[in-house]
Amino acid sequence: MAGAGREDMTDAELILEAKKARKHAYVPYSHFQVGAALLTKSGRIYHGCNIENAAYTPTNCAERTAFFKAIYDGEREFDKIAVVGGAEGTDGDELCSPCGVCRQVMMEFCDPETFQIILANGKDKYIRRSLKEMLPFGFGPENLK
Ligand SMILES: O=c1ccn([C@H]2C[C@H](O)[C@@H](CO)O2)c(=O)[nH]1
Ligand SMILES: [Zn+2]
Repeated sequence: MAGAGREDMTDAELILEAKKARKHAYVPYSHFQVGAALLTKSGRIYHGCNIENAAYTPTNCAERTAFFKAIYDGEREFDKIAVVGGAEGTDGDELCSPCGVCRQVMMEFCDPETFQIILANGKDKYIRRSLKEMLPFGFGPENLK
Protein backbone atom coordinates (compact mmCIF):
# COMPACT_ATOMS: atom_id res chain seq x y z
CA MET A 1 0.00 0.00 0.00
CA ALA A 2 2.32 2.78 -1.13
CA GLY A 3 1.04 6.33 -0.70
CA ALA A 4 0.66 8.96 -3.37
CA GLY A 5 3.81 10.86 -2.43
CA ARG A 6 3.86 13.33 0.45
CA GLU A 7 7.30 14.40 1.66
CA ASP A 8 5.67 17.00 3.93
CA MET A 9 3.59 14.45 5.82
CA THR A 10 3.30 15.56 9.45
CA ASP A 11 3.90 13.31 12.44
CA ALA A 12 0.17 13.38 13.24
CA GLU A 13 -0.74 12.29 9.72
CA LEU A 14 1.79 9.46 9.79
CA ILE A 15 0.44 8.28 13.17
CA LEU A 16 -3.03 8.16 11.61
CA GLU A 17 -1.64 5.87 8.89
CA ALA A 18 -0.06 3.62 11.57
CA LYS A 19 -3.43 3.41 13.31
CA LYS A 20 -5.04 2.28 10.04
CA ALA A 21 -2.28 -0.32 9.55
CA ARG A 22 -2.85 -1.67 13.05
CA LYS A 23 -6.26 -2.95 11.97
CA HIS A 24 -4.49 -5.44 9.65
CA ALA A 25 -2.57 -7.16 12.48
CA TYR A 26 -2.67 -10.98 12.62
CA VAL A 27 -2.33 -11.66 16.34
CA PRO A 28 -4.11 -14.85 17.44
CA TYR A 29 -1.51 -15.48 20.20
CA SER A 30 -0.61 -12.18 21.85
CA HIS A 31 -3.77 -10.27 20.92
CA PHE A 32 -1.47 -7.25 20.80
CA GLN A 33 -2.03 -5.32 17.58
CA VAL A 34 0.70 -3.12 16.15
CA GLY A 35 0.64 -0.87 13.11
CA ALA A 36 3.49 1.02 11.48
CA ALA A 37 3.68 3.64 8.76
CA LEU A 38 7.05 4.23 7.13
CA LEU A 39 7.66 7.41 5.11
CA THR A 40 10.28 7.29 2.36
CA LYS A 41 12.29 10.36 1.42
CA SER A 42 10.38 10.36 -1.87
CA GLY A 43 7.14 10.74 0.08
CA ARG A 44 5.67 7.26 -0.19
CA ILE A 45 4.07 5.57 2.79
CA TYR A 46 4.52 1.86 3.50
CA HIS A 47 2.14 0.31 5.99
CA GLY A 48 2.98 -2.70 8.16
CA CYS A 49 1.31 -4.85 10.81
CA ASN A 50 2.55 -7.61 13.07
CA ILE A 51 2.05 -11.12 11.74
CA GLU A 52 2.27 -13.89 14.32
CA ASN A 53 2.90 -17.60 13.96
CA ALA A 54 1.94 -20.76 15.87
CA ALA A 55 5.66 -21.47 16.28
CA TYR A 56 6.03 -17.97 17.83
CA THR A 57 9.58 -17.11 16.69
CA PRO A 58 8.66 -16.58 13.00
CA THR A 59 6.51 -13.64 14.10
CA ASN A 60 7.20 -10.48 12.15
CA CYS A 61 6.75 -7.08 13.78
CA ALA A 62 4.79 -4.27 12.18
CA GLU A 63 7.93 -2.19 11.64
CA ARG A 64 9.76 -4.93 9.75
CA THR A 65 6.71 -5.70 7.63
CA ALA A 66 6.69 -2.05 6.51
CA PHE A 67 10.45 -2.02 5.85
CA PHE A 68 10.46 -5.29 3.91
CA LYS A 69 7.60 -4.17 1.68
CA ALA A 70 9.49 -0.96 0.92
CA ILE A 71 12.81 -2.71 0.31
CA TYR A 72 11.14 -5.14 -2.07
CA ASP A 73 9.83 -2.15 -4.03
CA GLY A 74 13.37 -0.80 -4.37
CA GLU A 75 13.07 1.96 -1.77
CA ARG A 76 16.34 2.70 0.02
CA GLU A 77 15.92 6.14 1.57
CA PHE A 78 13.72 6.64 4.60
CA ASP A 79 12.59 9.66 6.55
CA LYS A 80 10.59 8.44 9.57
CA ILE A 81 8.34 5.69 10.93
CA ALA A 82 5.30 5.91 13.20
CA VAL A 83 4.33 2.97 15.43
CA VAL A 84 1.03 2.46 17.28
CA GLY A 85 0.28 -0.63 19.33
CA GLY A 86 -1.81 -2.07 22.09
CA ALA A 87 -4.05 -4.89 23.22
CA GLU A 88 -6.91 -5.90 20.94
CA GLY A 89 -10.07 -4.04 21.87
CA THR A 90 -8.19 -0.94 23.00
CA ASP A 91 -7.04 2.13 21.07
CA GLY A 92 -3.45 1.47 22.17
CA ASP A 93 -3.16 3.23 25.48
CA GLU A 94 0.63 3.31 25.92
CA LEU A 95 3.43 4.40 23.62
CA CYS A 96 4.61 1.46 21.53
CA SER A 97 8.36 1.04 21.20
CA PRO A 98 10.14 -0.96 18.45
CA CYS A 99 11.91 -4.12 19.61
CA GLY A 100 15.66 -4.57 19.29
CA VAL A 101 15.40 -6.66 16.12
CA CYS A 102 13.41 -3.93 14.36
CA ARG A 103 15.89 -1.28 15.50
CA GLN A 104 18.68 -3.37 13.97
CA VAL A 105 16.77 -3.65 10.67
CA MET A 106 16.37 0.15 10.69
CA MET A 107 20.14 0.41 11.28
CA GLU A 108 20.70 -1.43 7.99
CA PHE A 109 18.73 1.03 5.89
CA CYS A 110 18.61 4.35 7.74
CA ASP A 111 20.95 7.11 8.79
CA PRO A 112 20.88 6.84 12.60
CA GLU A 113 21.43 10.60 12.99
CA THR A 114 18.47 11.68 10.86
CA PHE A 115 15.94 8.82 10.78
CA GLN A 116 13.14 9.53 13.23
CA ILE A 117 11.03 6.99 15.14
CA ILE A 118 7.62 8.17 16.32
CA LEU A 119 6.32 6.18 19.28
CA ALA A 120 2.62 6.83 19.61
CA ASN A 121 -0.42 5.67 21.47
CA GLY A 122 -3.79 5.46 19.75
CA LYS A 123 -4.98 8.69 21.30
CA ASP A 124 -3.05 11.95 21.35
CA LYS A 125 0.35 11.21 22.86
CA TYR A 126 3.59 10.64 21.02
CA ILE A 127 7.31 11.18 21.23
CA ARG A 128 9.95 11.12 18.49
CA ARG A 129 13.53 9.98 18.79
CA SER A 130 16.35 9.48 16.31
CA LEU A 131 17.48 5.94 15.54
CA LYS A 132 20.76 6.86 17.21
CA GLU A 133 18.90 7.61 20.44
CA MET A 134 16.95 4.34 20.16
CA LEU A 135 19.99 2.24 19.29
CA PRO A 136 23.14 3.83 20.73
CA PHE A 137 26.46 2.39 19.53
CA GLY A 138 24.52 0.43 16.90
CA PHE A 139 26.36 -1.85 14.50
CA GLY A 140 25.58 -1.19 10.85
CA PRO A 141 26.89 -1.29 7.29
CA GLU A 142 29.39 1.51 8.05
CA ASN A 143 31.18 -0.79 10.50
CA LEU A 144 32.04 -3.24 7.74
CA LYS A 145 33.77 -0.63 5.55
O1 LIG B 1 7.02 -2.37 18.42
C1 LIG B 1 6.50 -3.50 18.41
C2 LIG B 1 6.35 -4.27 19.57
C3 LIG B 1 5.72 -5.51 19.47
N1 LIG B 1 5.30 -5.96 18.26
C4 LIG B 1 4.55 -7.24 18.16
C5 LIG B 1 5.30 -8.52 18.18
C6 LIG B 1 4.22 -9.48 18.68
O2 LIG B 1 3.38 -9.88 17.60
C7 LIG B 1 3.38 -8.63 19.62
C8 LIG B 1 3.69 -8.83 21.08
O3 LIG B 1 5.05 -8.69 21.31
O4 LIG B 1 3.63 -7.30 19.23
C9 LIG B 1 5.45 -5.21 17.10
O5 LIG B 1 5.01 -5.59 16.02
N2 LIG B 1 6.09 -4.02 17.23
ZN1 LIG C 1 10.19 -5.61 16.28
